[in-house]
Amino acid sequence: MANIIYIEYAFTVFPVQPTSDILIAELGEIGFESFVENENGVLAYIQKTDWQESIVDGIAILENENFKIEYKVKEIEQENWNATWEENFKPIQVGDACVVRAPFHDAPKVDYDIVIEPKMSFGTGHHETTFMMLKHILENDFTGKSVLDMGSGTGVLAILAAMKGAAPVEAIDIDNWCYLNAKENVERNGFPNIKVLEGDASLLRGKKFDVIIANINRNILVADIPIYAKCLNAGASLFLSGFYLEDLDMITSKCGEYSLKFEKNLEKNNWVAAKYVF
Ligand SMILES: C[S@@+](CC[C@H](N)C(=O)[O-])C[C@H]1O[C@@H](n2cnc3c(N)ncnc32)[C@H](O)[C@@H]1O
Repeated sequence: MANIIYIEYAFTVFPVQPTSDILIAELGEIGFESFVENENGVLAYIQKTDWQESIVDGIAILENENFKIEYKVKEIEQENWNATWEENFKPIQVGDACVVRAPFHDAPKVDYDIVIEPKMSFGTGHHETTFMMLKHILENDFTGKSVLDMGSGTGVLAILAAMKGAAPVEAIDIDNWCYLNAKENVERNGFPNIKVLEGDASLLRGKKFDVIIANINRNILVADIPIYAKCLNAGASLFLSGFYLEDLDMITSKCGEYSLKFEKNLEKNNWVAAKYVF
């Protein structure tokens, strides 16, 4: 098989956050397929066949004077790209009980050892919101509960829920690449029964769950909270993340309109993961 050629953009950004997150979101929209965050900013990768020299022209954040961004571009072969991943993708420890790691890391002695193929943009536990959602799942009882992971990315949250005894578990993502990646990851972690679907909240009609987990973003959550509420059994929990602390009151009030009561929230670097009960 011919080696795939990638183009690497090494972005140095200031301030590192939220610049890196915004940049990753914008690059993801124009075809960049993987990202490595470091202390200077972001390494972003796109296949050469999907690339053209002007590809980042017109990206909004590059034109915004509030953010300082510089970058260097170089071409690399897939073999080196994998090496870059191995160097940069460190296992993530969540509390004492859970590690999210790549297949090339040694297996740790923990109750919940989650293996994710490190070629994705979101859902390795490195991002604050994933980390906090994993923490919520660790802190709550999932035994025998039916669970929906909405905006599942790599499927990492659905996998931890299943490891904690949840069943049946469903994972939905709107993005084809995430759908395929989550399907691989649920198999890899020994949970082929997790049902992975490609789509959005329109797939939820008539379904009921004991727990819904949704780490997406403020606007999609606000639009979809009414649909999630229709899908919750009495006494169910809803975990929401993907928004900043300043949006918590607005999200809580939207949930309140649908009889969802705020129970607690976790916070990290201004990101929030909140729990509501029905
Ligand atoms: C912030 S990532 C979270 C991934 C993973 N659940 C985690 O916690 O790391 C959000 C995911 O939601 C997906 N997404 C965006 N809009 C969506 C929608 N309307 N319905 C379902 N998934 C959506 C994106 O493709 C992305 O994979």
